[in-house]
Amino acid sequence: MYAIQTEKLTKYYGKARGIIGLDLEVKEGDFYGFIGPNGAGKSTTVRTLLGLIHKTEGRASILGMDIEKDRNRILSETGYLPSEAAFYPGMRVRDMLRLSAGLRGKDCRKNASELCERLLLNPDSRMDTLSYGNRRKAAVVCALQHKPRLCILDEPTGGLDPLMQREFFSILREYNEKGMTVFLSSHVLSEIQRYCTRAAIIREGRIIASGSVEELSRTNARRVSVRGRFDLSSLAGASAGHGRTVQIRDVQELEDGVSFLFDGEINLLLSALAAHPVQDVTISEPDLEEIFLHYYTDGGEKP
Ligand SMILES: Nc1ncnc2c1ncn2[C@@H]1O[C@H](COP(=O)(O)OP(=O)(O)OP(=O)(O)O)[C@@H](O)[C@H]1O
Repeated sequence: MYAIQTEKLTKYYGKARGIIGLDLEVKEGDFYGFIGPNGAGKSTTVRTLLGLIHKTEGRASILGMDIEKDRNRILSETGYLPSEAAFYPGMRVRDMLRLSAGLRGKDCRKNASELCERLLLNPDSRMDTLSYGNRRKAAVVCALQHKPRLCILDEPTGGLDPLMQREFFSILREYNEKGMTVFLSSHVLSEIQRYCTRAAIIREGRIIASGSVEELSRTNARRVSVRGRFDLSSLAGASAGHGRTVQIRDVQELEDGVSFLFDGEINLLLSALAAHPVQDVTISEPDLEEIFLHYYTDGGEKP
C-alpha cells in the first residue's frame, strides 16, 4: 500500500501558484525525502495532504484514505511536525504533550517521557520559557509520541544543534525500521542524501524528478580542475568542430586555474587540454550537492 499517493494534486492560492499537477507515490516503509528551494511548494504539499488547506484540483490519499473525506482518521494515524509550530504559552511541556496525545485519543506518557529523555527536553518546563530549539524538540515529541504509521516532517532540524540532529535522525531511523513511513521535507541536501532512500525534487510547484536517491545522484558529468592557463572557449570550439555537444557549467575561477563541471566526450576535453600549457588536471565525480543544485537552478534535466 502507498503511504502517500497523489494524482495531479493542485493548489492555487487565489491566482497564485502553490503546487501544480503533483504525482507522488510514497510506499509504506519508505524514508522519503521531499526537496526543493524556498517557495517551491513543499509546505503547500504537506498542508494540503493533511487537510489543513483545501486542494484546488486532483486527488490524494494517505494510507489508502482520502485526504478530504477521511481527514480525522488520517490525523490519528499520522504524526506531523510543522515548519513553525505554535503552542499555548503558559502550559508545561508535559501537559501540552498530554493534550496532543488526547486529541488522538491515546495515552502516550511512556513513549513521550522516553523521547523527552533522549532529546534532553525537560517535561516540567513551561513552553514560553523554552528556547527555539527546545520548542522544536517539543514539536518532535508531539509528532512521534503516538507511534504513527506515517510521520510528515516539514523542515524538521532547524534550531536543533548537531548532536540533537543526530539523535533526532537516529530516533526516526529506529521508528522507520519498526515500520513507520517517513516523509521528510527539507532543503538541507545532506540530510536527504544521508537518511532518505527515495526522494522527489519540487521546483516552482512541479515535481521535476523522483526516484531512488542513488538514481537521482547518478550523472555523467565530471568536475574538472585545471592548474595553469586554459581557455574554456577552446573546448566549445573543439566540440562544435566535431559536431558534438559539450556542456560546461558552474565555472569557478581559481587562483592558478579554473574548475568546471564538464558533461561530454572525455576525448574532446583531453585534446583541448593537450593544446594548452596546463600544469595539473584533476577529474573527479561531482559531489552530490552539486548534482542536486543543478536540479534547483537549471531547466531540470539531469546533468
Ligand atoms: N497563504 C498563501 N497565500 C498566497 N500564496 C502562498 C501562501 N502560502 C504559500 N504561498 C505561495 O505558494 C508557493 C509555495 O510556497 P510554500 O510555502 O509551499 O513553499 P516551500 O517549498 O515550503 O518554501 P520554503 O522552503 O521557503 O518553506 C510560494 O510561491 C508561496 O508564495
